[in-house]
This record gives sequence, structure tokens and C-alpha cells, in this order.
Amino acid sequence: MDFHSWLLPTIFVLFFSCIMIWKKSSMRTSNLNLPPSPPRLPIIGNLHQVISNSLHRRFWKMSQTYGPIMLLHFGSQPFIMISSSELAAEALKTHDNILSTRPYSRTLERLSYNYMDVVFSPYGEHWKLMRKVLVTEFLGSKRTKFFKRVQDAELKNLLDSLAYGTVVNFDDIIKNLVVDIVCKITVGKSYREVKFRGTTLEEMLDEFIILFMGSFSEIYPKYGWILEDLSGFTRRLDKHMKNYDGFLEMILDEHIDHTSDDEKDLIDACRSSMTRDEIKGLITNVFNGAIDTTSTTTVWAMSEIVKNPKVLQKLQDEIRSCSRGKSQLDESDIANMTYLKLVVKETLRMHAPPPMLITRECVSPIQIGGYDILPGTRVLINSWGIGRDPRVWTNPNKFNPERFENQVVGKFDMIPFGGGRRSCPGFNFSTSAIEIFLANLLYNIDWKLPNEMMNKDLDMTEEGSLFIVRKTPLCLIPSKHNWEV
Ligand code: HEM
Repeated sequence: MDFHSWLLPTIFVLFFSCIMIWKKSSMRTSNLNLPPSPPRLPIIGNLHQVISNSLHRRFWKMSQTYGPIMLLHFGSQPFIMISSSELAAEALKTHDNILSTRPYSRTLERLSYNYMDVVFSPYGEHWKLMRKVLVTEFLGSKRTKFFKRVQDAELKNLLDSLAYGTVVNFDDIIKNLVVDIVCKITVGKSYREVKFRGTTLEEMLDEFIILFMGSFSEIYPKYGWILEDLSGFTRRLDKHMKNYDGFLEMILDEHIDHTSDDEKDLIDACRSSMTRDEIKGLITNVFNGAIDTTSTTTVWAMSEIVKNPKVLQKLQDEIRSCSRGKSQLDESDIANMTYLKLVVKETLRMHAPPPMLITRECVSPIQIGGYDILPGTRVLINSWGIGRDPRVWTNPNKFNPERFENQVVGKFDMIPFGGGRRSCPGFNFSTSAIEIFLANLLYNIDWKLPNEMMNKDLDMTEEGSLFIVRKTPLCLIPSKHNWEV
């Protein structure tokens, strides 16, 4: 049968199934106190109201009308959207045990090696074990020495090879730095420039995001697969997984095993206790979890620093007075740089790259903000909106690291790394990497904008929905700092 002869019966089945589900669910929910909800259409639910190239801003705007907890339907699937620190605390603290699982999706099952990973794995014994291995064997103190050695060596390469006096694309140099570091500590060597069947690692990670965002089975759990098969999505997913799996198989085959704790990467740390798919799931989590988040946050931090000359001056004064006469700074140098830490914190408040936490699923009836939440409802938390909530933050769109000197910040007033048992285990790794990158890039180097552009005119337009990046790359001219003036 060709595509067109499938299409009509498929639409017919989908339409009537959705009407039935809709009728049944409205009868079931009439006695409940459900969160406010914008009017929705059959089949697509509220999808037409949220289509936007800046989803987090759209949700934030809707929350101004419907309140800090909204019930939305994407396709046939109910979601609640939380947009305040108080309700985030209820979800991530009070009801953490009920909201700790991730929803099932056919696409994520494939992308996560059958849920052998940490990020998408349902809450349970397997997730606990995998997370424990990631935290203790990879992100824990056992690996600190090895990580620092790799980080210092890669930073040295960057500082030595920087094209002083010419325009550099800051996004590119930071992304390359982070990819090299993350590859070396995870799989033993950098695969940044390797092409596997014509595709680079970076392109495969971008494809992962596209497939993750574009899955119909997320919003039509029962029938989404039909649309995925008909639209060519399943073929695209098959092609990606074949390619990506081949790439990881090559990495595992090429891997040179290390036995000393000072040299062990993620593969060494897991090889003896895990299956091949579990190791591939974990590598995927580290590649996806660490690369874009750490590099994008560093680029946003540098953008805000350059845009705000007072911050730049104060930060460089601190960095340069804490240490003098060195070619490169290390962890011990940055330990006392208090303003640097505030700059990174303020960047994470305003520009945490994932604007929303990873979707959770409610497994038992609960109440949030006095509203009933039914099992099966998916929970989204707008961490971008919470970090810019004017009820909590004075002048929320102003980059002002000093605000943390005067304000007591509640645990859920900013949640760039999420909260509760599914919170991000890479928090320490990323914040200390970003601090050390910035300290070194601002220590011996001065930066200016090209074409005599005024700092205040630097464009800060955002792009993206799953990861918020700069719309235009950050282009800067580095020059060696003259210590005599
Ligand atoms: C600036 C850097 C980073 C940011 C902003 C960030 C943000 C997040 C967020 C928002 C979540 C979801 C938390 C939730 O649902 O409550 C998350 C989960 C996760 N992140 Fe990160 N992340 C960063 C760096 C890293 C790094 C460096 C790694 C690994 C080396 C990592 C690995 C993970 C994993 C494995 C999870 C899933 C945890 C679970 O489901 O149990 N992340 N991250």
C-alpha cells in the first residue's frame, strides 16, 4: 500500500479515538479541582497555542494569564506546567517520590539504549544503580585528579593557540575545548574531528536533539507511532541509531584500557561491571549532558561580562590580584575568587541552557498548589521563568552578580540543575569547569568587540527551545594583557 492509501484511514482512526478519549476523560475529571487550563481543541489540544520558537517565553507569558500551575494538553497527553518557585518546591521536594519517574516514549526508548541510561530511565532499581555508578565512579572524587590534568592540558592548548589580534568565534573555541575535555575523560581520546560514515560527533548530538523534540509518540502515546512511521520519522530514527551505535562501537573497540585510578575514564570505570548497552547509555548521557550545557553557559557568561564593562573590570581586578606572574591558573587559584563565583551563579540564573527541567510523570494522585494532579500527567517546570520571576528577583533581566551579596536565595528560587532525586549530578563538574575557563581567559588576556562596537550594543538575542543558545556567535578580539600599565 502506498502512503496516500494509508493516510485517510489513519486520520479517521486518530480522530475518533481522540474524541472518545476526550469524552471519557471529561466525564472522569468533572469532580476534580484541576489546574486552570486554556480552552483546547480536539485532537491537538493546546498545541496551537504553544507553537513558538521560544517555548519557555510562551509558557511564561501564558502563566501570567492562567497562573503558576496550568493544565495543558499536547495532543492527547495531559501536562502540567509549573512556573513559580513555591510550586516547584512542592513538586521537587514534597512530592519528589511521586514525580521521580520519566514518561515512557518509543523514541526515547531507542535513544537511551532501551532505558539502560540514567537520564530517561524510569525510576527504580536500574536507575538507582546507573546513577550511583555515574556519581561515584565518574563524577566523584576518585576521578578529580585525572579530570584536572586533562582540563589543564586542554586549556593550555587553547591559550597557546589563540589567534591574538584577530576576530575569534568564542562559541567555537569553547565548544571545541569542552568537546575535547569531555571526550578524553569519558572515552579516553577526542573524537571531535573524527567523521563516522561522514558524520561528526557534534552532528550526531544535534540529530539526537531533533529526534528528541520531534517525536509524535510523546504527545500521542497510543497512536503516535503511526504518524512516526508515515512521516519518515521512524526511518530517520533508525538511520541515526545505526550511525550513532556504529560510532560508539568503534569507540569501545578502539579504547585502550587503563588500570591506574589517575588515568581511568568512564569506560575504564564501568567496563567490568556493566553491559555494552549500559556503557553506551552512560556515554550518551555524558556527551549530551555535559557538552552543550557547559559550553553554552560559558559563552553566555562571557557575553554578559563583555556587555557589562563594570563587571568585566571588577572580575579582572579580582582574578589578576588573586594571582600574579603565572602562565595558567588552577583550582587552588580560583578558590578565593568570590566575585567569579557570583558571576557564574548570575549566569545560571539568567541563562541556564535547558529552560525547562526534563519531563517527569506523576504516578499517584497528588495536589500541587491545591489542584488535583492525576497519575499519568506529565510535569514540566519552567526553570527559565522561575529564574526571572519579578516577584523574587528585583530587575530580573539585569545581569547583576552583586544581587547575591544582599539577597537570601531560597533553594527553589533558581533551579538551573533541577531538584530532588532526579536533579543534575553534573552540577559540580560544570560550575567548576566554567569558573576555571573564565578565570584563565580573563587573566592574561584582554578582550574587545570587533568593528569598534560598544560593549552595551552586544546583541543578546536567544535561539532554541530545548537549549537556549546565542542567536549570533560571540565574536571577540583577544590581546595579551600588558601587566606594566
Ligand atoms: C551547566 C551545566 C548543566 C546544566 C545547566 C544541567 C541541567 C540539567 C537539568 C535541568 C537536568 C534535569 C533535572 C531535573 O529533572 O530535575 C539535568 C539532568 C541530568 N544531567 Fe545535567 N546539566 C548540566 C551539566 C551536566 C553534566 C556535566 C553532566 C554529566 C557529566 C550532566 C548529566 C545529567 C544527567 C545524567 C541528568 C539526569 C539525572 C537523572 O535523571 O537522574 N549534566 N541536568
